[in-house]
Order: sequence, then structure tokens, then C-alpha cells
Amino acid sequence: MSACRSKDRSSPTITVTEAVTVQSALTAPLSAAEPATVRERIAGLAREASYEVAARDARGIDAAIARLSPGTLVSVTWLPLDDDEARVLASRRLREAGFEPVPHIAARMVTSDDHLQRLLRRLCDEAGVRQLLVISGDVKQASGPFEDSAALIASAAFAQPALSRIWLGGYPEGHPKVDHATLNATLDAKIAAVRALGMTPGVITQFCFDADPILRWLLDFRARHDVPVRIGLAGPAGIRTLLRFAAICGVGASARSLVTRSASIARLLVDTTPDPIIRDLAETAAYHDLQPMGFHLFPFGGLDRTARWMGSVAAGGFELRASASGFQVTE
Ligand SMILES: NC(=O)C1=CN([C@@H]2O[C@H](COP(=O)(O)OP(=O)(O)OC[C@H]3O[C@@H](n4cnc5c(N)ncnc54)[C@H](O)[C@@H]3O)[C@@H](O)[C@H]2O)C=CC1
Ligand SMILES: Nc1nc(=O)c2c([nH]1)NC[C@@H]1CN(c3ccc(C(=O)N[C@@H](CCC(=O)O)C(=O)O)cc3)CN21
Repeated sequence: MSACRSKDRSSPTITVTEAVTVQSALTAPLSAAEPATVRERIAGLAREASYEVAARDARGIDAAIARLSPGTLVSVTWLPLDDDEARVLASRRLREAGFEPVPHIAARMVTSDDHLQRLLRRLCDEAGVRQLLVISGDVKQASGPFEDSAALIASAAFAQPALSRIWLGGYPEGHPKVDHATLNATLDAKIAAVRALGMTPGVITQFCFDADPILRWLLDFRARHDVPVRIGLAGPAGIRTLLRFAAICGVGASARSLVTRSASIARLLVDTTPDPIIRDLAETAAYHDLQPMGFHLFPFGGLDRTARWMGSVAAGGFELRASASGFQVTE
């Protein structure tokens, strides 16, 4: 499919024919012979899963070490109340246990050039960090010279020889404070800037509770870039927890659909897993062209529980049950 092969061309537009072809492929049902393909895709995305943990979440880091395969990418969330010591220690523990730590750097919360230089040096030298995720940070005003992720990438301190891959944020449902055009333009510019430094870009998408915006976002992104994309999903958690985090993180419409989908009040007491999203993603006829690399799990219900659940999905420990609306994935 040509929309995907047009690697990183400068124009973000795709032709109407390409758009229509991919659009119908997104929604086209798979033929009867394809549950095996769906199963294979789901297990593949689960095997490639990465996880997020808060720097001070010692239990989450313990669970990562106990449950995940060495080499797994574990990103370390930048929370405003954490200090650099906690960020370096979390990454170091993960590296020493054989994982690939990916600390987040929130541009607006870095106080000076010197702060960035010291933090990046420590992460690379003391914690063996080779990959970072850069974001602006959820504050109105920058506390130092870095207004957004692009400013971090452009800084002198960023050119650490140890850094090989830089992850950027993708927003399938947009962002409450930043319009679509700006998100796309800044993402394209960041990808180019990362490449200009000789580093490899990648995208991790914001969690979302509906496959449709994810597929549409990927379709649009693939028309411009051949860059690895990890699909952000919230791990299994109670619906109240998911709604609370959705509000904190500015995840809108799909979170409201979570409530609609929970038909009875009793459902509020049951954990919500991203099963239907996973199924919808894997059933997409355009799957091959959209090239998702793997899932990125935000384990709001705890890393241990999320890792156990993903592990069982990766091992094929789920059933694909034909139903009126498609296949049900159950543990
Ligand atoms: N994806 C994730 O896991 C996380 C995302 N975020 C937030 O998502 C937002 C999206 O941008 P990034 O991926 O960081 O890309 P970015 O740093 O390239 O910012 C994209 C554009 O949005 C503007 N912008 C960023 N935050 C803003 C805000 N709060 N209000 C108004 N304009 C803003 C920036 O100046 C820039 O022009 C940021 O506010 C970021 O802090 C925060 C924490 C985690
Ligand atoms: N726009 C935006 N802002 C964010 O802060 C944000 C996103 N997006 N996308 C997802 C990540 C993941 N985030 C988080 C935030 C908090 C914890 C966390 O574990 N916090 C507390 C518990 C807080 C609670 O339960 O209320 C902790 O113990 O560290 C984890 C991931 C924040 N994130």
C-alpha cells in the first residue's frame, strides 16, 4: 500500500485514492480464514510490549524485574514531585537488571542548560541510558530555557554520544491544549531534528480507549513517516482509576465511551482491560501497512497485574471467540 511506502516525504498530504483505499481497508472485515492471523498479530504486539513506571514506584520496578523479560523497554515517567536522584536511580536499577530504561525528560520542568547537562550525563554515565522520551511537561510556564521538546533536542546538552534513540509523544485523540496541526507539525520537526543528530526517532502514543482514533492517527502518520510506533494502552484497572488518569492526562472522548460501554453500574466494580481495542487493532485489514511495533502499557492498575496479563496474551493464553461484533479476546 503506497501510503506507507512514501517514507518521510516532506509533504504531509496523501492522495484521495490512497486515503480511500486505506480508509476502507481499516474497516473491512477479515475473511473467515483469518482468526489465526489475528491471534498471531495480538501475540506479536504483546511480545514487543513496553511498560511505563513512575520513578519512585519501587514496587512497580520490582514487578518489572520479576515479571518482564530482560531487554524489555521500561520508560520512567517524569512526575513533577520526583527529583533527579530518583530518576537516575530508577533507570539504574532497570539497567542493572538487564532492561532498557527510557527516562522521560519534561522540557518545561528543566530549570537550566546546566541542569539538563548534569541530568543527561548522570543518566548516561550512571544508569547506562541510551534512549529517552521527550515531552513538554504539563505546566503552562517553563521553569527554565526549554519551552518544548524541540528545544531539548536542539540543546547542546542533548548531543550525548551514548544516546541512540529518542521517543516522541503521539496523540491519537489530540491534546486538550494543543491543536492537531501543531501536534503534527511539531512531531514532523522533532523527527527531522532527532535524525539530524544521528539518533533514531520513535513514537509512543498517548493511551486511548478506542481503536478507531489510533488507527486513523496511524494511517495519517504512515502517510508521512516510516518511524516505529508503539501503541499506548492503559493496563487493566478499575474504571474509576482509568477515568481519573484520563482526566489528568487530557484523554477525552474515548474515556467517555468507557462509561457508555459499561452498561451497568456493577460494571464499574469490574476491571476494564483494553481487550476490545487490541482485537480491533489486530482485525484491521490495513494492519500490515500500518506497521505497529508493539504495545506500550501504562499500568495504572499496577505493573505486576499488567505484566501478568500481557504475558498471558503474549503466550497466546487467550481465546478468540466469534461474536456478533467480531472476536472477543479473553484471558
Ligand atoms: N505522552 C505522554 O506520555 C505525556 C504527554 N504530556 C503532555 O502532552 C503535551 C503534548 O506535547 P509533547 O508531546 O510534549 O510535544 P512538544 O513538546 O513537541 O509540544 C508540542 C507543541 O505543543 C505546545 N505545548 C505543549 N504543552 C502545551 C500546553 N500545556 N499548553 C499549550 N501548548 C503546549 C508546545 O509548545 C509545542 O508547540 C505536552 O503538554 C506534554 O507535557 C505530558 C506527560 C506525558
Ligand atoms: N498529558 C499527559 N500528562 C501526563 O502526566 C501523562 C500523560 N499525558 N500520559 C501518560 C503518562 C503516565 N502518567 C502517570 C502519572 C502518574 C503515575 C503514578 O503512578 N502516580 C502516583 C500514583 C498517583 C495516583 O494513584 O493518584 C505514584 O504513586 O507515583 C503514573 C503515570 C502521567 N502521564
